[in-house]
Order: sequence, then C-alpha cells, then structure tokens
Amino acid sequence: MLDQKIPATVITGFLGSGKTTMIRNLLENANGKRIALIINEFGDLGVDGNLLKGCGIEACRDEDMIELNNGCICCTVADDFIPTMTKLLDRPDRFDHIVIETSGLALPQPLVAAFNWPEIKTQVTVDGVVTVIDAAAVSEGRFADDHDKLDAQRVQDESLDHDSPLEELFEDQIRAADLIVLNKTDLISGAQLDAVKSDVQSRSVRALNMVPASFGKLSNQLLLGLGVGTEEDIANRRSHHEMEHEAGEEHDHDEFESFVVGLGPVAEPKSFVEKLKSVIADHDVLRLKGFVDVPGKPMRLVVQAVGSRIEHYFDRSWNPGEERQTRLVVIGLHDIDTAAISSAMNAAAA
Ligand SMILES: Nc1nc2c(ncn2[C@@H]2O[C@H](COP(=O)(O)OP(=O)(O)OP(=O)(O)O)[C@@H](O)[C@H]2O)c(=O)[nH]1
Repeated sequence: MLDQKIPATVITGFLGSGKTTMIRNLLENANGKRIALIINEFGDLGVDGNLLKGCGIEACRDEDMIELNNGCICCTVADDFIPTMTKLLDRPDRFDHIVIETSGLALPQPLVAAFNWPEIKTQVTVDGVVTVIDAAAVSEGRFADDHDKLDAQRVQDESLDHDSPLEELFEDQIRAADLIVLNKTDLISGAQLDAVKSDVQSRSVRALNMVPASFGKLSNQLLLGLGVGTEEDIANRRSHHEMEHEAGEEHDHDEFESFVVGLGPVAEPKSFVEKLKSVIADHDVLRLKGFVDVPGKPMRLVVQAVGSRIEHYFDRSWNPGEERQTRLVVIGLHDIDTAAISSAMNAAAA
C-alpha cells in the first residue's frame, strides 16, 4: 500500500561483531522481498560492500546497495545519510524494507534521530535497531575496562572525563537497541552466555530483548518485524556523549584510528596469516580486514581478523580487468603505531 511507511532496520554493533554476516543471511532469506541496503564502514576500504556485491544472492542487487564511506554515518547524517535516503525514496520503484548497516564505531542515536527529519518521517519509520554483540569478546572481557587503570590515567590527564571509548561505545550501542543479538555463541559455553547476558543487561536501565545466535542466523520475521517505530523513542535512549555534552559539542571518532596497508602479492598465505596474528597481538589491533593477491590463484583471498581471532578464505575469482592487489584495513585505538604495523605487515608478506 502506497500510504504505508517503509520500515527501516538499523543494524549496529561493535567492529567485527558479525553485522555483515547477519545481513548476508538475511538477504539469502529475503523470499522475494525487495530490500535496499545502506552500508557504512569506518576506513577507506569498502570491504563489507565488496563482500556482499556480486555474492550471487538473488536479493542482493548491486543497484539496491549503497555504500557510505565518508566517515561514520552518525557524524555525516546531514551531508550523507539524509541525501542518500531522499534519493532512494525518489526512485520510481518502491522497496519493501530498508536495511542500514552502521560502521562498528557508530553511535546509533543520531542516525535514528534523523528519521524525525520531515522529508524522511513522512515516508519511512524505524522498524527497530538491532545491535549485534560479539558474545565471545564480551566473555573475554574486551569491553570491561580496568577501572583502576583508567582512574590512574585520569590523575595524569584531567581531560579524560569518561570511560574508555570501547566501553562507552559498547554501552551506547546497547542502549539504542530494540533487539540485541548475542552472536558468536558457537565460541562460548552456556554458562558463559548466561554471564554475558547479565553483563549486557547491567548496562541498560530498560529490560533488554536479547536473542543468542551463531553467524547471525535468525529469521527475517524476527529481525525485520520488530514494528517499534524507534524514532519516536530515541530521546529516551541517550548516548554517553549526549549526556556528557548537553551543550552540543560535536561527537567524533578521534579515539580510533584506521588506515589501509597496501602490500605486494603474498605467495604463502598460511604463513602470512600466522604472522599477522603476532602483529595484531603486539599492537593491540582491534580489526583487520581486506583482500590478498595470491600469485597463481585465480581467486582472491579474504582476510578477516577480530582481535586475535583471524579467518582467511578464497571468496571469488578476480574479475576480468580488476586489478589484483593486496589491501588491508587496520583499525585500532588512536595511539596505535601505524608505521610499525605497516612495516611488520610488509615483513609478514615478504
Ligand atoms: N565463530 C564465529 N565467527 C563469526 C560469527 N559471526 C561472524 N563471524 C566472523 O567474524 C568476522 C567479522 O564478521 P563481520 O560479519 O564481517 O562483522 P561486522 O560486524 O560486519 O564487521 P565490521 O563491519 O568491520 O564492524 C568474520 O570473520 C566472520 O566470519 C559467529 O557467529 N561465530
């Protein structure tokens, strides 16, 4: 029906929690639904969009997929997101659903608030915010800070007025959620999952709606059928940043750094990946992902690392005319040693 608003689902969650994997599954089960996909990534290499493009899934049409890579979507709402949405809504063909994947560092609140802008509000409603959580990482204590250490740092530097960026972001993404997907349950025990549930719930005053999942395998009825209209409630889900900076200080992502490392062909992928593991551990890399040119192989190699967990596989043939190259995006905290990491990665590839 033309007078019905188009539902939009916002999928958020920290770097590497499994958002793209879940979306892939969702598209595989689209059942004829026409889904527009807006993908936002932190870093200059559009890996997520590239992995989904040409993935062979029928519902995954290149023209229905829009990549927004000019920074985090929460900071570029006016310049990037609103114009993209209005263009999408002006298309003569109508979508059944819009799915938005935020970058792993995005605060969902400003994005959801954008659905109250008049030109969007009349046509679209937020069906729900789905926050994907890496339950294994939570169980390993990745988001639980060493508060004693932070307090000591605050004594040294008075400008440190809040918790660590990882913990804050983790909580802001939880507080914005209508549904929390506790993902990667294949990596933890039932008891660990229970502990993760309590940890996550303790970070919100609202009772949270949580479902466990592995590789984001959940039904589309659940993921796309929340029916919340979150834009109406966003004022009740304020982020740390909003609460700390009532005066309206700009939010930014200065606490994080991302850079792309270009390397030559990699003849020994197994040994390369092993060496990358050490680079990641030595330098506390949060996320590393990209594509590798393996000489003599017709297919491109994908490398995906989330903390110390690293995966590599050949995903598709290099296309005719496509330049075979090795490019990996690396993300860490702002003081990450970019020069040392680049040189260690070069050495690993040699
Ligand atoms: N073991 C395990 N691995 C998973 C699961 N879900 C995703 N992964 C892996 O985790 C890595 C990151 O997954 P993505 O889907 O790319 O995560 P993302 O949230 O889109 O990552 P960013 O966009 O970089 O924030 C990949 O290597 C996935 O194969 C899961 O449930 N279990």
